[in-house]
Amino acid sequence: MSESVVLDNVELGVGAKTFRFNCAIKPGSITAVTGPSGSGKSTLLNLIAGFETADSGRILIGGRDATLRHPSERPVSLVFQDNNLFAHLDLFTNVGLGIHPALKLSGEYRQAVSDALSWVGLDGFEKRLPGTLSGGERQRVAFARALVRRKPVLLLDEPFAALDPGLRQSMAQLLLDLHGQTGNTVLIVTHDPNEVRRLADEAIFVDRETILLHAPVDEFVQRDDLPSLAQFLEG
Ligand SMILES: Nc1ncnc2c1ncn2[C@@H]1O[C@H](COP(=O)(O)OP(=O)(O)OP(=O)(O)O)[C@@H](O)[C@H]1O
Repeated sequence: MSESVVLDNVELGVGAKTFRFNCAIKPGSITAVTGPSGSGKSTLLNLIAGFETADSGRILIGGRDATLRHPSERPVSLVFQDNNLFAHLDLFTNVGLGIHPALKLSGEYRQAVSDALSWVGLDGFEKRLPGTLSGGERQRVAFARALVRRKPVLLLDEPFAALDPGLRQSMAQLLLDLHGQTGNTVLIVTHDPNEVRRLADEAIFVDRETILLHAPVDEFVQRDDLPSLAQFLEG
């Protein structure tokens, strides 16, 4: 279940800024998206997910033109920085919404929801409300909701930023295990050079509204000709 993602001369103007993106993400790869704050990393993911619409250029997912498709029609799941759970709904329902917005959940889907909660270490949390969880636990629920969707492309926008280092590592391992099973195409925004090294096959460096470098991780971490990248790699 993996698909390529291609941004072909994509341009998007917001306020005084114009984002320009060209890239081809390999099907089944994990690509880290890094770069300074405000450079355009979330915007890149939002364009792929369809929460921003390009002014020009094309977005191809699995070879099909998705440029004008509604987010719900794209084979993509996005986990945001702030996890966007519905405060008045219990965790079972929050995760189930990833599968079926109308909540007509079959036995098989119910099992999938419980399995996803268990995957992220929240067994038996089905009836809890988001307000009763820690920030890190809420982020794990958001991750579970993305898992049950089983979409070929998984977009993660700093999914582990709020977690302590130990939990961060175990969630990163969880992502690798999941990827080993599904082989889906993953883009993950991270500010952590170690996470890039540990998780990714390839890495993208976004700087000032465009992609400055897209390279295999081995090459990426050795480049010393781009001052803003060198600064990032030094941590
Ligand atoms: N809809 C919008 N209207 C106005 N400005 C926007 C909009 N979307 C993004 N921007 C601006 O574009 C820039 C890039 O935003 P983006 O969220 O993509 O950055 P980022 O690289 O993800 O940053 P961070 O690491 O801080 O999350 C920021 O300066 C942001 O304020």
